[in-house]
Parts: sequence; structure tokens; C-alpha cells
Amino acid sequence: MKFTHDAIVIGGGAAGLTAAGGCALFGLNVVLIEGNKMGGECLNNGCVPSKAIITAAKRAQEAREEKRYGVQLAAPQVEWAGVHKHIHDAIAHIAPHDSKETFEEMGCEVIMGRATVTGKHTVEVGGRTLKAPRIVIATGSEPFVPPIDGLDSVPYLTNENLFELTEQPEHLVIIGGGVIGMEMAQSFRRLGSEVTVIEPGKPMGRDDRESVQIVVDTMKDEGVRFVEGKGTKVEGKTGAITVHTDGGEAITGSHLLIAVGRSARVSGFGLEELGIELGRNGIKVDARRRTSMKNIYAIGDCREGPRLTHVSGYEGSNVALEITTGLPTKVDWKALPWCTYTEPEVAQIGLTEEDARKEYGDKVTVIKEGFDHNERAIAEDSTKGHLKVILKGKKVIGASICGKNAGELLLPFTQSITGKSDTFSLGSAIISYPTRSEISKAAAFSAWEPTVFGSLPKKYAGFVAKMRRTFN
Ligand SMILES: Cc1cc2nc3c(=O)[nH]c(=O)nc-3n(C[C@H](O)[C@H](O)[C@H](O)COP(=O)(O)OP(=O)(O)OC[C@H]3O[C@@H](n4cnc5c(N)ncnc54)[C@H](O)[C@@H]3O)c2cc1C
Ligand SMILES: NC(=O)c1ccc[n+]([C@@H]2O[C@H](COP(=O)([O-])OP(=O)(O)OC[C@H]3O[C@@H](n4cnc5c(N)ncnc54)[C@H](O)[C@@H]3O)[C@@H](O)[C@H]2O)c1
Repeated sequence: MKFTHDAIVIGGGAAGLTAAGGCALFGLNVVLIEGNKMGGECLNNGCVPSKAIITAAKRAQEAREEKRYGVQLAAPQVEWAGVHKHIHDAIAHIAPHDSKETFEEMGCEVIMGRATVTGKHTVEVGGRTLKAPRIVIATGSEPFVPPIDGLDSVPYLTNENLFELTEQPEHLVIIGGGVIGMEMAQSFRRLGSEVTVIEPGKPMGRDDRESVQIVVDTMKDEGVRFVEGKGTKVEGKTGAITVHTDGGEAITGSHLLIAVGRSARVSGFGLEELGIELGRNGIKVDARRRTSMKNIYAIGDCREGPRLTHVSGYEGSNVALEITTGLPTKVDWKALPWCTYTEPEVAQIGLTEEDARKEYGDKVTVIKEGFDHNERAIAEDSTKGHLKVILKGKKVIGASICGKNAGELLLPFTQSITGKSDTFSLGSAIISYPTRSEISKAAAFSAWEPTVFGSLPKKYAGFVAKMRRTFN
């Protein structure tokens, strides 16, 4: 077969951009195909707009706080057009990083068009037939819309139109207390909307329960209402939408946000026809991200597995490395970090306490340090939260952090879980004072405290002291 390219990448989100960019930087002849907007979900209707609205909401909240540190701010006046502009300015600012031009400069051919996989080595786009020994599918995911009675007859929001709102919701009802539901609930509440979250299970179900409880309590204090139950029926019209729950509640709001998870984008572009195996929610892949057709990879949100921008980027670079070097490159999730950007933030890496205990039982110990002992946090009057280090013996297998900027504090634990560092070196590192990251040193040192100040070192110190007294 005569190939037009070394690799074809379908999808210009975090996964596809990284895979295509990586191949191009190694000098391969790679084509990247994007059917909608370069940058995909993260840039256009995911991480970037959500973090931009969180920032606006934080500013409003700060102004709403009572006099603090002896300083009184004026009450916030939220002007929705300004919030909308801030969101779209942030997207526009970052867009050049992911643009067609940037990737062409890197050496990719970029085609704007919808691709169809037509054979083991063949992709059709805009009337062209492209052929390559390796194909990478990085088509992402879309909001899962649950089969709730009446939902198709009312206007509702998902992350795909939420950030386009030109008016502020008076009362936002959110179905789903997962990551999106919680980040958006706090943001809209802080910006002045009434907010109700409907969630049948535990909000932020994958996270450390103690940490999540702190966030839920904070949000309740800020006026978010939580309703336990499943949304089962929806009715109403623009401006007055009622959600009925299986617990018998009926909540009426001006706007409805659906945030109950994601569906992998896997149909309508040839995968079924080609017989590529699909799982429950995404393309089935092995640890090297190869599909059932081994020369075709699937990375990022479109395959089964965790759905996060840094995961998409990681898989993109792994696959680029495997394609360019020919060496197998497996993914490894033991040090997978994630963070939910509520206030306080909840950050996690590796196993939570609950999962670690399930897996290793009483071999697990947990060291907990509160920010109430961290002097920077005290000086800032921001002591909510804690760090929990999950250990198996002296080996770190997880860390859960709840607090201001918790997501920024994960890095040392990445190093220790992957074996590039350990609790002893972290516990003896010099860390600038006063910083919130001193909490990591304090926890790591706690793991060694009984040994360092144990009976043997004490005996030795006593012996040295006795010698000095005797011979000085
Ligand atoms: C509201 C929200 C907030 C989020 N916040 C965070 C966060 O703070 N941190 C984090 O890590 N993650 C976050 N995420 C998750 C993150 O956005 C995704 O995991 C990530 O963007 C997935 O990247 P991807 O490249 O796999 O897919 P996508 O970004 O979805 O890219 C896939 C691309 O493929 C294109 N495509 C699809 N089919 C075809 C076809 N047939 N031909 C050509 N092109 C095609 C699509 O147009 C799309 O551009 C958030 C998600 C949401 C919804
Ligand atoms: N900070 C971040 O990293 C970040 C932020 C936003 C989104 N994301 C990514 O996007 C993904 C999707 O987020 P999400 O919040 O949509 O999904 P999610 O899986 O985090 O949460 C969905 C929630 O909806 C609930 N639910 C399901 N059916 C329901 C019903 N009928 N009524 C009420 N509640 C119901 C579930 O119990 C669950 O708690 C995340 O898993 C994550 O991968 C990441």
C-alpha cells in the first residue's frame, strides 16, 4: 500500500494535539483532522471557560465576605456581560496555543473537516483519501443526556451551551453533583444565582469523603441547596422548569443544567463498520492504547478510562513516542492526579484512603495534617482543610488534599508514588517559610518521627552527650 502519511490523527483536542504535535516534532509526516474547533472541549467548553467563571465567582465571594483582616470591600455587583466577556477573553487568549497555524508551524498538516475511518489504514476527509500505517482516534466525548421523562421537551443546558448564556440564571437547577455540577453550582451561587443540586449518591463520588464533606458544608453555608435523589421527570418551559425527583421533590428553576457524566464520541465515523471493539462507554484499548485493530490507537475521552485533559495529553505523548520509536509505551495510572476547583479545592493523587483500605486492609496507614497548623494558612486566615498521605509501610500510595490551592500541592506526591523521591527526602527538604507546601514536609516527616526520635537514636544521642561531658 502506498501511504500518504506516517500517521493520521483524528481530533484536535488535548489528546489529538499532543499526539500529532509529538509525531511532527520527531519529523514524521503527520496529518491532524479536526471537525469543529481546534482545542476541543478543554479550550472551548470545558476546563478553560469553567476555570474562568470560577475566578469571577471567587472575586464576587471575596467582596461578599464580611470585613476581613480589617478591610471592608464594597458589596459585589455582578454584571453578566462582563463575566461572559471574561470567559471568552480567556478562551481567545489561549486559542493560539492550539491553533491550526501553531500546529502547521510544528510540521503537521492540519485539515478542518469531519473524518471517517474507512479501512485499517484509510481515512476519508473532504473528498480526500489518506493512508497511513498508524491511525490515532482522539474524538473526545460529549455530555451524557439521561433518559429523563420530558427532558426533550424543555430547554436545558450542558457544558456545550452553558458558557454561551447571555443572561444570568435566576435559579439554576443542576442534575448531577459530580465534578461539573459542584464547580458550577458554587460558581453560579457566588455570582448571585439561586442554585439547587440534585444528586442521588455522594457528590464528587470518586474523592476523599472527608474532603468532599468540607466542600459540601462550605457550599451549603454559601446558600447552595442539595436535594438527595435522582431527577426522574422534567416539565415546564423557558424560565420555569420543574424537575421531579424519585424522592418526591419538585424543584422549579429558571434554568436547568444537565451534568451527569460523559458519553464517548465513537459513532458515525466508521468504527462500527470496521468492527473496532467498543466497551460500555468508549473504545476498548490495551495499556498501549491500541484498539482491537492494533495499528489504530484510541486516546483521551473517546476510550474507556479516566477523562481529564492531562490524561489526554499523557496518552497523546505516549502514543507519539510509541509511533515514532516503535517501542511499546504503556500507560501507568498509579500516580494519576486530579483536582476539583471548588473552594476549598479537593485534590487527589493515587489511591484515596477508602480505596487503599479496600486494596491493602490494615497494611495502610494514614497521616493527616490540618492546615490549622500551617502558619501561612493561619496568617491568611484560610485554615480550612487538610492533607492526608496514604502509606503502605513507608511507601506513599496516595494523597488527598483539601484546601486553598490544593491542586498546586500534589507534585511532591507524584514524585514519591513513582519512586523518584520518598517520604524521608520530602521530610528533610528545605521549604520556604511560610508556605502552604510546608504541610507536605510536615506529613512526610510524621511518617519518620517515631524512627528518628525513637529509642535507638535517643540512646545514641545520650551516649554522645555522655562522652562530651566526660572528655570536654
Ligand atoms: C465543564 C468541564 C470542565 C472540565 N474541567 C477540567 C479540568 O479542570 N481539568 C481537566 O483535566 N479536565 C477537565 N475537563 C475534562 C477535559 O475537558 C477533557 O477530558 C478533555 O478536553 C478531553 O480531551 P480529548 O482531546 O480527549 O477530547 P476533546 O477535547 O473532546 O477533542 C476531541 C475533538 O475531536 C473532534 N472530532 C470528533 N469526531 C471527529 C471526526 N469524526 N472528525 C474530525 N474531528 C472529530 C471534536 O470536534 C473535538 O474537537 C472538563 C470537562 C468539562 C466538560
Ligand atoms: N476539575 C476537573 O478536573 C473537571 C471538571 C469538570 C469535569 N471534569 C471531567 O468531566 C467529567 C464529567 O463530569 P460530570 O460532572 O458530568 O460527571 P461525573 O461523573 O463527575 O458526575 C456525574 C454525577 O451525576 C449523578 N447522576 C447521574 N444520574 C443522575 C440523575 N438522573 N439525577 C441526578 N444525578 C445523577 C451521579 O451520581 C454523579 O455524581 C468528569 O468525570 C471529569 O472527567 C473534570
